[in-house]
Amino acid sequence: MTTSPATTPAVSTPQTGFSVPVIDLSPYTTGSGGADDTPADDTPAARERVAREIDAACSQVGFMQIVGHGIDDAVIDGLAGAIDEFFALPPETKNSYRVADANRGYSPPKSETLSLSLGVESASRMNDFFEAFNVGVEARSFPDLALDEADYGINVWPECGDFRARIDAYFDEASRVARTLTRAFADALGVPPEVFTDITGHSIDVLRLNNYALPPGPITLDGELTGMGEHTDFGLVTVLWADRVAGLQVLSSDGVWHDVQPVEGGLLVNLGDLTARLTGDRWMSTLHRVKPPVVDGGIVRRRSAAFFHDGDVDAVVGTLPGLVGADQSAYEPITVRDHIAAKLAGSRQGRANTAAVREAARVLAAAQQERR
Ligand SMILES: O=C(O)CCC(=O)C(=O)O
Ligand SMILES: [Fe+2]
Repeated sequence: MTTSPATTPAVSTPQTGFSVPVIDLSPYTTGSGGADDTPADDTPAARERVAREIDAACSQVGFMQIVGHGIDDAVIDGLAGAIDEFFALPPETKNSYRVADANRGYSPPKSETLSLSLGVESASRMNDFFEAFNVGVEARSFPDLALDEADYGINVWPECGDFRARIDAYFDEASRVARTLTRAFADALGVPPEVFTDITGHSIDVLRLNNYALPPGPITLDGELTGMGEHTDFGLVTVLWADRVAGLQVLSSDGVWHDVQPVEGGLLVNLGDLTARLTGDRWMSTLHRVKPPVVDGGIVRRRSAAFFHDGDVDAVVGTLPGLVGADQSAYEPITVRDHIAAKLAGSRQGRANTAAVREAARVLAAAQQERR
C-alpha cells in the first residue's frame, strides 16, 4: 500500500495549526438528533452550512471528524466487542478464516511467522504488523444484476458469540453514514445527488477491522515501528471508527505527519482516490499511516474499523465536467474495477501528472522533515 518513489521531493514548509475539522452532520441525518442529542436542525440553511464545512475540509485536509452521525453507542460497543472477541482467538483459529484471492476474512500480521524469542526484532521486519478481518457486500445480494462474485468476494463468519449480528449492525450504519456523506458531498460540490447515487447502487463496500497489537512481553526494537504503511484509500469515502489511542498519522499538504485521534463519540472520515478523481483534485485523497508510539518497548493496543465505500464495480469514474480545473486537469475515466486493480497492483493509471506522483513526493518530503 505504499506509493512509488518520486524523483523530486517536494519542498516542505512546516506550518503550525493543522487540525482535522469537526463537522456536525446532524442536519443531514434527520431524526437522529444533533451532536448533543438536541433535535436536528435539518433546514436548508443548516445543510448549506454543513456542505460549506465539508467543502473546506475536503479541499484543505481530506480528513474530517464527524459527529451527529446518528450511530447508537450500543452499535459501536457491539463493534468494539466483536473486534475484541475475534482477535483474542488463538492464531490457528484466526488463520482458519483466511480466504485466498479475495478481500475477505482474516489477514494476519506480517510478523506472524517471525520469532520474537530473541528479544530483539528489526522494526522493519515488524512493520505493517496490523492484523485485519474483512467483510463486505456480496454480488449475490443483487440477483437481478449479472455481477461476478470474484469482483466482490464471499464473506466468512467466525463462530464467536454474535459476531455476525454485531458486525452486520455496524456495517449497515456505516453504510448509511457513507451515503449520507455523499449526499452532502453533492451539495458541497454543487452537483446533483445522482452523481453519487448512480455509481453506488451495488457499491463494493468493505469493512476492515484492524487490530494493532504486539505479542506480550518486552520487545526491543532497533528502529521505527509502523503499524500500517502510508497509503491513500482507494474508493470514494472511508468512515473510520478508531480507539482514542495514538497511532493514526495524517500527512498535511506541507509535508508533515500529524497525530490524529477521533474526538469523543466521533468518526473520522477521509476521502479516497476516486473522489479526488471525480473532483479533478479539488478534494484530496490524503496520505495516512498508523505509527504507534513505542513506550518501554511496547505499544498501547489500538483497534479501528474502516468502512470503505468504493462505488459500483462497473461504474466509470472520471472528472466531473464542471470540476475540470483551469489547467484542464481531468483524469481519464476509469472503471472502479480497473482502478482498484491498478491500486492493488501498486500503480496508478491516468495522466502523467497523477496524484500518485504528488503523493509520493509528499511522503519523501515528510521523511526529510523527520530527519531534520
Ligand atoms: O487504523 C487506522 O486508524 C487507519 C486504518 C486505515 O487507514 C485503513 O484501514 O485503510
Ligand atoms: Fe486507510
